[in-house]
Parts: sequence; structure tokens; C-alpha cells
Amino acid sequence: MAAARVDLDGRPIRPMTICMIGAGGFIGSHLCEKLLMETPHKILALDVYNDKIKHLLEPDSLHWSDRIQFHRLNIKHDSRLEGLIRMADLTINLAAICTPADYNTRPLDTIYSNFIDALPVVKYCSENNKRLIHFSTCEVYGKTIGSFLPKESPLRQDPSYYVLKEDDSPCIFGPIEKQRWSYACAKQLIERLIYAEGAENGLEFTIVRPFNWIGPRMDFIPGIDGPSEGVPRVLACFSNNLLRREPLKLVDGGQSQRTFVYIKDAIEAVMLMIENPARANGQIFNVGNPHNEVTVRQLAEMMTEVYLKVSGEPPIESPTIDVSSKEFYGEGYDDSDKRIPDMTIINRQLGWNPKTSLWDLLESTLTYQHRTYADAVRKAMANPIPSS
Ligand SMILES: NC(=O)c1ccc[n+]([C@@H]2O[C@H](COP(=O)([O-])OP(=O)(O)OC[C@H]3O[C@@H](n4cnc5c(N)ncnc54)[C@H](O)[C@@H]3O)[C@@H](O)[C@H]2O)c1
Ligand SMILES: O=c1ccn([C@@H]2O[C@H](COP(=O)(O)OP(=O)(O)O[C@H]3OC[C@@H](O)[C@H](O)[C@H]3O)[C@@H](O)[C@H]2O)c(=O)[nH]1
Repeated sequence: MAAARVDLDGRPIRPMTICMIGAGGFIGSHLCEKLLMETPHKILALDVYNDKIKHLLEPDSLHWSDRIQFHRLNIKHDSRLEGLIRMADLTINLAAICTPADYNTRPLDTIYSNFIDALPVVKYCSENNKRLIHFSTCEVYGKTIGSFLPKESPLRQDPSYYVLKEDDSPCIFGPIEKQRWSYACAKQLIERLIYAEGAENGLEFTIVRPFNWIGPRMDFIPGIDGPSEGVPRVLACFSNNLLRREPLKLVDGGQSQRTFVYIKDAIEAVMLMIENPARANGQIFNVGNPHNEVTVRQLAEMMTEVYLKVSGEPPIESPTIDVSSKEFYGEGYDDSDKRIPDMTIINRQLGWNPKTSLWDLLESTLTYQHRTYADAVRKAMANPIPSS
């Protein structure tokens, strides 16, 4: 079955070894699952944690157990990193601090994680002639040009003022004191460094810019499988509110717009990059779903409706509440206004298109959240003081 695999140009795909850094995270766990279940490739999985891939590592009797090896390490300081990159044909770097609540409150950790810690990975790939797929972000675009136009300007409706194109759109960040942009800026600089390694030293690279990939296993539910005071990304924040039957918090009125793509669709795009190096090398790819655009307020309303359906619970009196960004994230927060990915390049190079509607992806994701967490949340709420 695996031997019959061919790439987009009809050439057989040879089994490869992949060094996946950050394999224990949300995207890494889905990518490992897909690679093990549907390909013959081997994975060297590197991360500080492995809770989200435990089901792939244990028991030893799983039929792919000889194709995945977990190495618990922190890439900040571990001499095994270069050896592992050398053992692999391809390195995929997912490791990062990537939750907005950290960007303005832990800007140094954010910059180190997204720039400094990624440097050795790029250097080892370049020096050892290894291919690199690096995970950047849609946040490198920052704000849209349209956001600077007067509110009533008809140009705001013109896609050339808001659709984000890899080879055309500028990167527009706020002032330095808005530390929110520490993440986007660090990601932009590592992109430029990788691009320069390609241009000057021949590094074979692909840069991925995810546009709000969401699905099961994203982040954590505060107080259940993560810190009680922790602030995850919006899917987990709203899931937590729904599970606890409390109002969903809309930051600054929930007017920002996002496009959400289902993790399983997005993983298909990464698989195409992995298995079609001739089409993916030297490229920067937007990966998102331009058809799934909502304001954060609309997302809250849709998640509430879907959750009531999958949980069978009755509605609460006030389903949402407004909070200021200062109250929610603290000083130095700022926001991207709108994020619609242009899909021309990924379509042309890999023929990829997202499939899943926002309603459908929320239905499967919230079914997972309800099954995984509802009992634990109920118990935690009934017994809020830990019993030593
Ligand atoms: N999920 C999205 O929609 C999205 C959007 C834009 C960009 N991205 C990028 O994609 C990548 C993966 O994102 P994710 O959503 O899976 O996040 P995640 O936080 O779930 O995964 C990141 C993983 O990297 C690991 N890691 C971090 N620092 C490490 C270190 N020093 N050594 C070893 N492991 C380390 C973490 O333990 C974690 O398991 C990140 O680079 C992120 O910036 C994701
Ligand atoms: O409880 C909440 C949480 C979040 N929000 C809002 O929801 C929107 C989306 O928030 P997310 O936490 O998903 O983060 P963002 O979309 O701003 O950034 C993300 O984008 C791409 C990646 O690089 C990162 O995963 C992250 O930076 C923001 O406008 C935020 O202010 C709420 O209104 N309420």
C-alpha cells in the first residue's frame, strides 16, 4: 500500500526520516498521527512534553512503534539537536511560544523562543544540507493596509486593501511599546534569515504561515490540563467558558476578524509540502481558509450554538460579556484587524484547497471538547479546593 505512493508529478515517494521539533504540540500531534497512519516515513519527535502524542507512543505493540522515537529535549540547550537533524532527511520546526497572552507579558521569552532558539536549527540544516520546513505565522502580516483608511472609505471593501499575499503584502506592526508585536517581529526576522540562507548558501527551505488552524488538542483547558490562570488561544478560551457555563469574553467588543481552518485540512497541505520538495522548496505558503471568515463575536455566537447542540445543555442568560484588552491581556496588547489568506501560491504549487466549513469544524471540535473535558470540569467546579 505504502509503496504505491506517488508525488504530484507521478514520481514514487521514497520513505524518509523526519526530525520534528515541537512534535508534542497541537499541530505536531496531528502531523505525527497522519504520518504514522498514512505513510511509511519515520519520525524523530522532539519536544519538552509528549502528552498529546502519548497515544502514538504507547503501547510498544502499536504497529508503527518502530517508526516514531520520542526525544524529550529543550532545543535551547541540548547538544543532541545537531545529531538528530543530521540523522534526518527533513527537519520540521514547530517549536515556539505562540499564545498572544505571552507576547506582551513575556516578550523576552517570546523573542528568544521564536528567533534565537530557532537559529541553531536553521544553521544545522544549512551546514548539513538538510531540508527545512519552518513554521512561521500569518501574524507576520500584522495589520491590513485597509485598517488605516477612514472607517467610511469605500476602499475598505476592495480586496487589494486587505487580502494577504505572500509576495506582495507589507508587514505592518504597531509601535515597539505595543509588545504584542514581539512575536510577529521575531517570526519575520527568522523568515528573512531562512530566506537569506536559501539565497546565499543554498538552504532548501519551505516557510509555512498558518492562518488560525483549530481543532482537537489545541492548547489546554485552564485548571484541567493547564494552569488555572493560563490564557490559551481563543478556541480553548471559549471552550473553557462553554464547559463552565459562563459568558464568553469578547476582547474590545470582539470586532476583529479571523479566518479559521480545520487542522485536518491544514495537515493535508503540510503533507503535500513534505512529499513534493521540488514544488515546495524556496516557497512561502499561506495556509488558511478564506471562506471561513467571522468576527470574534460571530465566532462566540456560533460556538455557543454548536456547543448547546452537541452537549444538549440549555442556554445561559448572558452568553457573552465585553472585556477590555487591557483587562484581559494587560498592557501592550494590540490586535490584527482582519486576516484573509490569498491562496494563489499554494494552489499553483500544490493544488491544495481547504474543505471544511466553520460550522462543521466547530461541530467535530466541540464534540471532542465536550467528551474530553465535561466530566473533569464538572468535578473541578463541584470541588474547587484541591484536596491536598
Ligand atoms: N495553531 C495555529 O493556528 C498557528 C498559527 C500560526 C502559527 N503557528 C505556528 O505553528 C507552530 C506550532 O504551533 P502549535 O499551534 O502546534 O503550538 P503548540 O504550542 O501546541 O506547539 C508548540 C510545541 O513546541 C514545543 N516547544 C516550544 N519550545 C520548545 C523548546 N525550546 N524545545 C522543545 N520543544 C519546544 C512546545 O512544548 C509545544 O509542544 C508554532 O511555531 C506557531 O508559531 C500556529
Ligand atoms: O477569550 C478570548 C480570547 C481571544 N479573543 C480574541 O480572539 C481573537 C483571536 O485570538 P487568538 O488567541 O486565537 O489569537 P490570534 O488570532 O490573535 O493570534 C494567533 O494567530 C496565529 C498564531 O501565530 C498564534 O497562534 C496566535 O498569535 C483576538 O482578537 C483576541 O483578542 C477574545 O475575544 N476572547
